[in-house]
Amino acid sequence: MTRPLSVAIAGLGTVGGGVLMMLRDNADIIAARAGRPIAVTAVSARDRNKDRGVPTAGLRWYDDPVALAADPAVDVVVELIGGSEGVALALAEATFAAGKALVTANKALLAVHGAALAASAEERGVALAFEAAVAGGIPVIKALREGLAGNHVSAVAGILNGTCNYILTQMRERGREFAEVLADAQKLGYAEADPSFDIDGIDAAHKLAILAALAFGRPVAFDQVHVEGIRRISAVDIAFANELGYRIKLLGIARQTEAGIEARVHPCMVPQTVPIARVDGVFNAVVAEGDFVGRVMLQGRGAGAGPTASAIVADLIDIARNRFTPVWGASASELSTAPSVPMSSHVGPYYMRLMVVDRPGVIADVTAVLRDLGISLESMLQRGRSPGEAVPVVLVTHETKESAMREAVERIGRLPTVMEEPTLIRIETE
Ligand SMILES: NC(=O)c1ccc[n+]([C@@H]2O[C@H](COP(=O)([O-])OP(=O)(O)OC[C@H]3O[C@@H](n4cnc5c(N)ncnc54)[C@H](O)[C@@H]3O)[C@@H](O)[C@H]2O)c1
Ligand SMILES: N[C@@H](CCO)C(=O)O
Ligand code: NA
Repeated sequence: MTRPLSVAIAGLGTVGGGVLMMLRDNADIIAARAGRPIAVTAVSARDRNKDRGVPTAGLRWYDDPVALAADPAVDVVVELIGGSEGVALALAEATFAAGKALVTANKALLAVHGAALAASAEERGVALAFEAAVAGGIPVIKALREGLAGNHVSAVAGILNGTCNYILTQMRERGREFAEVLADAQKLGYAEADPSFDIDGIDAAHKLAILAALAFGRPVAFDQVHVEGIRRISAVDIAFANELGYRIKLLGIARQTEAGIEARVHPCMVPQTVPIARVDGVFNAVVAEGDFVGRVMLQGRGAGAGPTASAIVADLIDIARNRFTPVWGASASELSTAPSVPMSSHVGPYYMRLMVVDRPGVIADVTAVLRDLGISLESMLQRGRSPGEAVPVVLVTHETKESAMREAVERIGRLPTVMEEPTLIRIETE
């Protein structure tokens, strides 16, 4: 057998520990599939003495993770520290400068610096592999980039954040409010170190930016993704969604339209009957639409030590076999330059929930705003009766342009009988 692939791991937390364990427990099958053993030889983390359930004695220890790149006995660096800046970025740059391959689970790094890092990897002819960065253990990078390579992909969408999906599922199943469920998700260890990355949609947007780049063959463009999180979803919206035949999901959606590429992360109402509506709890799912293949859906675990290690190890096996595709599927000169479409030109049906004072004439004021803006109503719901107090009223529109809907929210929010800023949830019918 050829000489082992020598791997350095930077970061021995949840994912790093999982990778060590998988490489140890499944060493035989991994060596067979890689054509040679894969051996971790050097590591770096903050706490040298922490018990990780896997021995690290005998591995070269570096206090400075960036120094791993220069270790002459290391072939591949695995970055499992996290963060788009600082040490993770410095390590990625040092790894390419040393002419070595990089494997990372760091979606923030790729979303923000992916275009430059990919160019740098390509220039040196080394791999930049990141299956773990999107939807953890689900092999979605490989599926989109290699499995669907012959298709024109028109859309890719998914449940890309397990924490949000867990929170929304718990809110629906238990009728609980957002803040209580978030505390549980943090205890379970699914939430990112900064929970706002999860609940404000940023983590999902990082992942969507990567998926959109792969689906449409263009450099990653995180700053073009429209992002909204789930903080404003309340138990009352979940109950109304149920009544209307929908589930509320935080989706990342990227679509090729005539005007360019639309990329957005926000809470959506999806019909209860579509498969993605039934992906619950911490599970992730990705749906892609190709011109020859039709619709493909992948579902599985997007986080956790085991699933994430599974993706990292698959990347290491590809590198051991010397199998690699250009980062965004085609070399830099072949990438698409399709423009991004701003969110203001999005068109679709909307759900708007108002808290209004329960007295005659209030709805007439609201519908006057909609009339003035040319917004057509499909239905309206009001539940409960408490004269003089705030009650929820839900309006569902026909296809409407986002810019008109935003204006409606502004104007309706200013009506003296409307007690709080209206909640807007886009309805996805496909
Ligand atoms: N946890 C998951 O389920 C999951 C899933 C997919 C992707 N990811 C990504 O994987 C990466 C790692 O996540 P994690 O959950 O394992 O994080 P973690 O916090 O559990 O581990 C981070 C590790 O990095 C080390 N570290 C931090 N700063 C360092 C420094 N300056 N020098 C050396 N070591 C340093 C810490 O000591 C720790 O060992 C992140 O990019 C994350 O977004 C995680
Ligand atoms: N915090 C992420 C997991 C890592 O990608 C999630 O909740 O899905
Ligand atoms: Na993946």
